[in-house]
Amino acid sequence: MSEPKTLRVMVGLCLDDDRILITRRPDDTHLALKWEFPGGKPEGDEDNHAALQREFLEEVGLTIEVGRLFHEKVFTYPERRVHLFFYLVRTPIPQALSLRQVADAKWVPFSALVDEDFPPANAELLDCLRRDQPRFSA
Ligand SMILES: Nc1nc2c([nH]c(=O)n2[C@@H]2O[C@H](COP(=O)(O)OP(=O)(O)OP(=O)(O)O)[C@@H](O)[C@H]2O)c(=O)[nH]1
Repeated sequence: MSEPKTLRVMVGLCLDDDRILITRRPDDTHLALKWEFPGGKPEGDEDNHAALQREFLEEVGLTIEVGRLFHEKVFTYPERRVHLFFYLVRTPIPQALSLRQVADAKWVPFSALVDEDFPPANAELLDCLRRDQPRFSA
């Protein structure tokens, strides 16, 4: 059997002091209703940063600044394989959330991330976030 194609997915860890933004997947998709971090696949010839900036605008209505790559993970689900690129991001000025394409969104303290139901591909990242609460840096 041929190997599944690997989807490149840009994910933003949007930091606000000791809080981080999480979104909930719609109920009609892969991994329905799991909590995750905003992001998605690049379109056309978009680079990683442009894809992340577009996804944040589309999903939560935020204009973001993209910082350093914090973590990478390749993970194989039964139906697809993903290469996740987790970037640190922040909003340069305070902005209200405006939700589209997501079931819900909320800012949670780092200490409360353990209470949420994330996809299995995020487990290693969550360990890293617990060990080393990052601060935004470009
Ligand atoms: N944005 C985001 N995606 C994640 C995370 N963790 C994780 O496994 N993923 C996976 O990465 C993929 C992101 O794809 P996507 O959001 O662009 O696409 P989708 O599944 O909603 O729709 P699609 O059917 O068009 O692929 C999904 O398979 C999603 O489950 C995460 O923290 N954030």
